Amino acid sequence: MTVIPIPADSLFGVDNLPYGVFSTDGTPARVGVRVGDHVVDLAAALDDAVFAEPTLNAFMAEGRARWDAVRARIADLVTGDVADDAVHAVTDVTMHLPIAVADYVDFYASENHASNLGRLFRPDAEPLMPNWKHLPVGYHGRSSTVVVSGTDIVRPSGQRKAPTDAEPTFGPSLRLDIEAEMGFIVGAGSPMGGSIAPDEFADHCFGAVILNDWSARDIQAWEYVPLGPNLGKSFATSISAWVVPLQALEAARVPTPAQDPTPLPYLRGDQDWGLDIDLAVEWNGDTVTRPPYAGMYWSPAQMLAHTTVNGAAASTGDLFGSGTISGTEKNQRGAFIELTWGGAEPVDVAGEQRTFIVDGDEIAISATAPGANGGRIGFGEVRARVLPAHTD
Ligand SMILES: O=C(O)/C=C/C(=O)CC(=O)CC(=O)O
Ligand SMILES: [Ca+2]
Ligand SMILES: [Mg+2]
Repeated sequence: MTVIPIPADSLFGVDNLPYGVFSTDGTPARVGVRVGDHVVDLAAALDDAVFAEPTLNAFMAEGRARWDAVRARIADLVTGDVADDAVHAVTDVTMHLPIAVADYVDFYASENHASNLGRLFRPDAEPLMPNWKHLPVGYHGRSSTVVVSGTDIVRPSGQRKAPTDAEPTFGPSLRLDIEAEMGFIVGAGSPMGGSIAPDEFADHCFGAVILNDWSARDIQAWEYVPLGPNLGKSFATSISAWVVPLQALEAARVPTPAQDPTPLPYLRGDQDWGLDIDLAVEWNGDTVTRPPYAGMYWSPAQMLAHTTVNGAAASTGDLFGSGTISGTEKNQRGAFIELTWGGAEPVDVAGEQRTFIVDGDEIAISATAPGANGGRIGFGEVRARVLPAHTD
């Protein structure tokens, strides 16, 4: 038997207990929970087949009462003796995509980001579109190209046409960018014809991850009118390996900014809280920006309510992105197109001047939040290296 050491300043104390899917050499992928610098094999420790699954979906589908019961049981378990063969050093495991992603929707919930992108993409129009303060604007993304942290990203090729070009050309994106976001995962769904009111959010949302919505700005700028982003973002979306349960984020709840005009009733509820999550973006090891989630205009509960108000089903494994997180300050902008103002203001990255991403660059987004025990809890990171475009 083993007592798992939990350093006092660990971001993975008993107030966190994030779930992930891991394997060790030659063994099947299964569900684990992170405690300090260790991973506890839940299939072995709890002797429950739902954790022998290669994704969290079966467990997530069981619903809030089971999530609460299992979390309480894990907290008991890991503060006592755990069977040796159920405990692995985090450095000895391979992490896998934690969920089978059902639908993926990405929102646009940061007023700072939406205003900045409006200025950059539509310099002759008002920065915010007239609908922006009335509904959480979003677009449907591509669930089959959601990948876990550590997966290399191949630079996409596509059509692009600068305003000064006479005709579009085809080739590798010249303006490859990131978007630092949080992703929220639906555990218990709702049927077609139903809807999820803001106050029902916690019965449906299982937890949160860090999300990088890779964006090819040149492909996007040419294709997106009037239907929104398609190939400029569908080539890859990265998420972190650890899913922080919604219960662990209770200490991080903060009011959302005042919403003016008052949203329609279906977007109002007592659970319209935001979350005090601090992100940090490393570019080749240099921290270049620190986006604060706390200032996001639209709450996660409002985004899920909006997604389902028309009777669209919600499914176990649905992923919805918050949208790029940008604060009011330049060093809080969550995308490089904003940080470098469309490439006009390069930033120093490990001694080199950068605007957009160069092949071989490595991007890592990390995040922490206040935990229930007075310290902080961590989401880990979403990290990836960018490889050159395919040439064939
Ligand atoms: O304003 C635009 O035309 C484009 C905005 C984005 O590319 C951002 C997007 O994907 C939504 C977000 O992350 O906030
Ligand atoms: Ca996005
Ligand atoms: Mg802690």
